[in-house]
Amino acid sequence: MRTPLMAGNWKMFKTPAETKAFFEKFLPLVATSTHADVAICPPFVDIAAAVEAAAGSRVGIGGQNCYWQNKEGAFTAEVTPAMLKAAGCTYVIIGHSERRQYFHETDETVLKRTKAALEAGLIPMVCVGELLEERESGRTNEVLATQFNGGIAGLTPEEFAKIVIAYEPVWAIGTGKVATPEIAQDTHKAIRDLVAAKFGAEAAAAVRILYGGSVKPDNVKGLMAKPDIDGALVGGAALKPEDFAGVVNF
Ligand SMILES: O=C[C@H](O)COP(=O)(O)O
Repeated sequence: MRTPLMAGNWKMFKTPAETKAFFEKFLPLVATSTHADVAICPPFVDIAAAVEAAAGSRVGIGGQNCYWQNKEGAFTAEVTPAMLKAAGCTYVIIGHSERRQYFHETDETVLKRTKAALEAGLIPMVCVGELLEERESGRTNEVLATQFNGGIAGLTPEEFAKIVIAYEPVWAIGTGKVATPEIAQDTHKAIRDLVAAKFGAEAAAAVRILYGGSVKPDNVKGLMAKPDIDGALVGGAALKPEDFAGVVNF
């Protein structure tokens, strides 16, 4: 039985003061529902405020990226997974499509970051997903296989057992165009099949695969009703306490 995970990705939004204000409203709204794990991934500068505000609650904090080694060094603006861990993080998002699209991250660097995050004891949420033109030309499964085989497939079975996969169709991110539960289910199943082929049936049955892309309180139930959807990676709706609580308490 896979415990759902509802993770909020704040992207480049909120200050430390706004982070504190968010948690003051959000925590009471999710205090009684325990059917899902909950995570918030704020910008790096808000992590300390988020960790402090979430202390003693069921909400884990995560980074939105990390560097691919834990050894400190002269890499301006980078943050090691070990630093995130020391700051109180439990999770880290890796390979988000915005990182791939605007900051040239590749499947190869996604793999390196994932390994470093695991080494530091973080739970990586590794993102995959196709562009609109790739879906429209019928290449979704091929693109996902390439991302999977070039990235996640390079983990050892022991490493793989500790990650979460996030499927985010790029055309559904921030557009209001959520994938239908049927489209999301088909694709999640295809990803689970890739996992089974590489790591075996047991690993495929155990791994959590989150859906991301315009998830809101009013569409989360339909998505979560599908057998291969194990939670959500939420952008816009995670910025408002009431909306994210609506997703968490689906
Ligand atoms: O990481 C989250 C996703 O990019 C989804 O963003 P969104 O919920 O604003 O579409």
